Amino acid sequence: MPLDKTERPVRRAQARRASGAVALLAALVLLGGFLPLYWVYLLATAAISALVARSIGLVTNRVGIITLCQMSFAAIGGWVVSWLALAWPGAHFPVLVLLGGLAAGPVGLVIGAVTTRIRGAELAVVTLGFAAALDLVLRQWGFPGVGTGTPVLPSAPFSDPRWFFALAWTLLILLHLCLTALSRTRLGSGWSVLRASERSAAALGVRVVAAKSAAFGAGALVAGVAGGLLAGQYGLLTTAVFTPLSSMVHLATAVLCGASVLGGAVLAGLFTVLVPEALRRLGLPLDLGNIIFALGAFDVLRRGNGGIWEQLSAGLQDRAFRDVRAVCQPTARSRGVEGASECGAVARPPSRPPALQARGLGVRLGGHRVLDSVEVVVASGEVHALIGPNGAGKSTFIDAVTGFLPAYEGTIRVGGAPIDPLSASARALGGVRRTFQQSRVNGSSTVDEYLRLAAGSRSPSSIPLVRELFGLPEGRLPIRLMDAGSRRILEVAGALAARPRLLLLDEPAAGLDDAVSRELAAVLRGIPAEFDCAVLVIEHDMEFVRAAASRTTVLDEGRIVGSGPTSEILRDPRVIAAYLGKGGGA
Ligand SMILES: Nc1ncnc2c1ncn2[C@@H]1O[C@H](COP(=O)(O)OP(=O)(O)OP(=O)(O)O)[C@@H](O)[C@H]1O
Repeated sequence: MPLDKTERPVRRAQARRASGAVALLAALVLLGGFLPLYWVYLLATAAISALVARSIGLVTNRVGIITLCQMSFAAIGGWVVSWLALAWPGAHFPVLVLLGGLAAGPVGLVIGAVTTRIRGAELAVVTLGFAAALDLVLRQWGFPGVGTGTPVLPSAPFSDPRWFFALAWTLLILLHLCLTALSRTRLGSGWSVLRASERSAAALGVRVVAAKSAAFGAGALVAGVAGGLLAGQYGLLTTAVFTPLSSMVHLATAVLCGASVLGGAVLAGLFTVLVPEALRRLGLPLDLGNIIFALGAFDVLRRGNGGIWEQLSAGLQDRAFRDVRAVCQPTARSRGVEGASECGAVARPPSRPPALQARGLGVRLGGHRVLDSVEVVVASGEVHALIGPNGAGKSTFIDAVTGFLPAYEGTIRVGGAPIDPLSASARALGGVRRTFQQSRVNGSSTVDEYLRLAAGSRSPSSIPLVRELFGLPEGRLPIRLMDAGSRRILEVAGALAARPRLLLLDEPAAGLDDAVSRELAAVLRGIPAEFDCAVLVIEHDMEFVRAAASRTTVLDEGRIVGSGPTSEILRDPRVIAAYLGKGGGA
């Protein structure tokens, strides 16, 4: 199948990265052939620690979940390899190690699935609880072979330390490539958005439970492989290697080094091994290393801009884009959409059901009635504005329609079909897309990565269309280099790239200068004709509303006070009293 223009540079970058990883591996294997055996042993341990760091880099650095049980997954891998080595003498060691990883993966999946409603510090405590419980169980059971003094003996040639070294680094690089490939799938590309905001992820159609569970599962598999390698390296395992405390030390090192990327994971592996080695040679207490890692990780978390390697690559990226345009310049003329219709309505067959129909919508939040028997109808092919003073309930209305409220009264139909039982991500996948008042796009993604995730696999062809319409900057630009207004426009472009049936925009023009705001209004007015999609837009700027919307509904204190053609509504004395009279920003 021919690749579209946005895919080609991505494939080229992937190929470059994969060949870089293979070249690194070849260099390491050569190095292992020449180094003294003591250093070969240390560097094999560094590769195993790098695997643990990479697994934490996925769950914590990438998805934003603090995990304190990664060494417990390693313990599961180590236990399974020790048991299999006894039960299946002569089995190929790499096969045993992979089986150790495959045993740990499902445990991670289950932990991810049962903890999806728990967040932040509470989730970290749950993972610590799991680590403590497994530690107790392992102390009781012990590792297979320890009782009888039968060590795990890796099969030839991996019984040779140099071959073992090569195996450890090969597995690190192969698993890194697998994680990179996984992060490009629909499931994995949601990981970085989850870190920025679960609400944004759900609004893009990311299935939050599945994405979080998959991250835990993949991380556990990688840590399980590390545990299996430790079984081969030590021969007999003890619980002291896998304590909750050692999970915390690995977490600190992974966060400090920026282990969401291979370079950061390798750095973390090297730190874990070389810092204690240096302290030992200097005659200093080994615990000093852990204190340094913990303080460094604390500083990284406090500043929130990534670990050492992540900052390094972000700095290089920012320098490369120093002179590149980083703002969005929507222009309706680019596709002639400004002439779609003076009033924004597109002629439709009369039989077509409304794009949105909210009947008797009531919402109570914190004991306060925020929406009361609200009725809103948005015809198909229409741009409809929802206006009202601050606190009128406009954003709450969008939250209800897009499935972001735990409960509401009344019914909501989209294209004539009720959507009330559907979750936020199911509504997004069904064609109901939204943007937020405060943009929560992940700044480390590039413009193209965000558009591909937002568009989904069903409509990648719409990406060039929205790119042109909204005047988006160069696709490889990291989003953190864009200002708040441009990020909001990018969110609108992403939502539209999914070719929704209904698009709900929460103050898309906030903070834009007048000229950009006017162009954006003209672009919105043309969306129904261009994309066969109805739009509901919240806005406080009445010039924008006049230019973009054919019909307008006014909310005040959770009740509808008027609805009709925009020009009439903005002249209605009741509306002027309820909204414009209160200094609503006309
Ligand atoms: N989680 C919540 N708990 C309690 N009250 C809430 C909650 N969320 C919103 N509210 C209240 O609901 C009311 C409506 O809020 P909403 O954000 O929908 O208004 P809005 O019309 O969008 O305002 P603005 O134009 O300022 O964005 C406000 O009084 C707000 O304080």
